[in-house]
Formats: sequence, structure tokens, C-alpha cells
Amino acid sequence: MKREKGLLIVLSGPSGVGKGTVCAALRRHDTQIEYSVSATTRKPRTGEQEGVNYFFKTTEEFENMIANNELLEWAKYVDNYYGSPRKFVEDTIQAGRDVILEIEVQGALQVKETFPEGVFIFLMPPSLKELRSRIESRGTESKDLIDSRMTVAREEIELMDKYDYVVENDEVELAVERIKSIVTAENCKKERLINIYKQLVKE
Ligand SMILES: Nc1nc2c(ncn2[C@@H]2O[C@H](COP(=O)(O)OP(=O)(O)O)[C@@H](O)[C@H]2O)c(=O)[nH]1
Ligand SMILES: Nc1ncnc2c1ncn2[C@@H]1O[C@H](COP(=O)(O)OP(=O)(O)O)[C@@H](O)[C@H]1O
Repeated sequence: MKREKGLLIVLSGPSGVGKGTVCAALRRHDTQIEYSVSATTRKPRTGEQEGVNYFFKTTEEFENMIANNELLEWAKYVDNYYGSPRKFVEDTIQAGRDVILEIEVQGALQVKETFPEGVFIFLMPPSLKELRSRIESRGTESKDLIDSRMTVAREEIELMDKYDYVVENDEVELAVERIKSIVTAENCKKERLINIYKQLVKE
């Protein structure tokens, strides 16, 4: 069936809950969902590649992107800027393909304002204790940074009711299956398909 626009899927939740891990697993499932690569002023971690994990920018470059309206949303998170390049997202959706943004909560809520027809998914940790141990086990942050990420996490969890769906990330493969079910169901929504059928009847 010929698609109209693709779905904009926003996967959000606290740092360390497993957004990156779940998104990477989702991509391995060959769901044909496109992944939006964000821009950031954060320094690359070992193994991270330009244009694959992030587009790494200076503060000046990032502020120019904001000024030129090149970002669909952006946020300052802990001490760095993060944002989603607008053009890739808009082009992908226009071409009828689904796109997923993996972003923190402030940015997700901005997208909800400008793009309410998006599908908003909040990834939940099984507990705060487990969340802290996941951040610690990743080993990418100092003790101070872990504390500030935990403070932000508590605030973010309170915003959970603004999302369409809440998915627990107890096990990666279970979380992936839940997200795939959500995307399938959203693609079957009558509102999305009715116009396509009207068009078919006319032809
Ligand atoms: N608003 C927004 N948040 C982003 C974007 N890209 C990444 N983030 C979020 O920024 C936070 C910090 O990302 P990062 O430094 O890579 O750390 P990690 O996700 O905890 O490994 C995470 O919650 C990301 O999901 C973006 O384009 N926009
Ligand atoms: N379901 C899970 N069970 C156990 N550990 C997990 C799970 N999901 C992610 N992790 C681990 O938690 C840490 C944080 O995951 P990450 O994907 O970097 O989180 P985020 O992108 O939300 O900051 C990583 O070490 C990752 O391997």
C-alpha cells in the first residue's frame, strides 16, 4: 500500500535507561525505521564516530544551527547542547518512511508542541537503583556527573504522563518488541489509512 507520510517516533527517557541500547537493537531488527543522528557539543567518547553516533559541533557551530532554524528541537543537557537536524527528519517523513529520534525529555516535549501527531514513547527503568547502576556500569561519567544525571532523571520521570506510551526497559529484547508493536499499531491507525483508501476508491 502506498504510504502517506512516515511516522515520527520519539523515544525518550532518563539518561542511562537504555535508549541508545534499545535503539541500536531496534535497528538490528531491520524494521526499516530510519534513525535521526543528532548534533551535539559533547566530546566524542571512545569508539563514537562522526555522522554515525552524532555530528560533533563546536558551541559556535551549534548556536549557528539554532539561529538558522536547522534544528527541529534542541536542548542544553547537563553542560552540552544536543539537537535533531530538521531537514533529515522532514525529508524522511515526506518520503513515507518512519524516523525515530532518541532524545532527552525537554527536547521530546518541544517536538510534541510542534509535531503533536508524532508518537511519543517514554522508556522507563525498572527502578532508580537499577538506573544508577546502569550509568555506573557504562563507566562514561564521573561521580559528580552521575549525581547530576540522577537528579535530572527524577524530574524527567515526573513528566512521563505527557507521553503516549510508557515502555519498561527491563530486558532489551522485550523493550524492542514492545516498541515494534507500538509502531505497527500506529501504522494501522484508521486515521492514517482512511485517506489512502479514499484515494484508491477515486482511482
Ligand atoms: N533534546 C535532545 N536530546 C538528545 C539529542 N541527542 C541525544 N540526546 C539526549 O541527550 C542525553 C545525553 O546524551 P549522551 O551524552 O550521548 O549520553 P547518554 O545518552 O546518556 O549515553 C541523552 O538523554 C540523549 O538521549 C537531541 O538531538 N536532542
Ligand atoms: N535492559 C537492560 N538491562 C541491563 N542493562 C541495560 C539494559 N539496557 C541498557 N543497559 C545498559 O545500561 C547502560 C546505559 O544504556 P544506554 O543505552 O547508554 O542509555 P541511554 O542511551 O538511555 O543513556 C549501558 O551500559 C547498557 O549496556
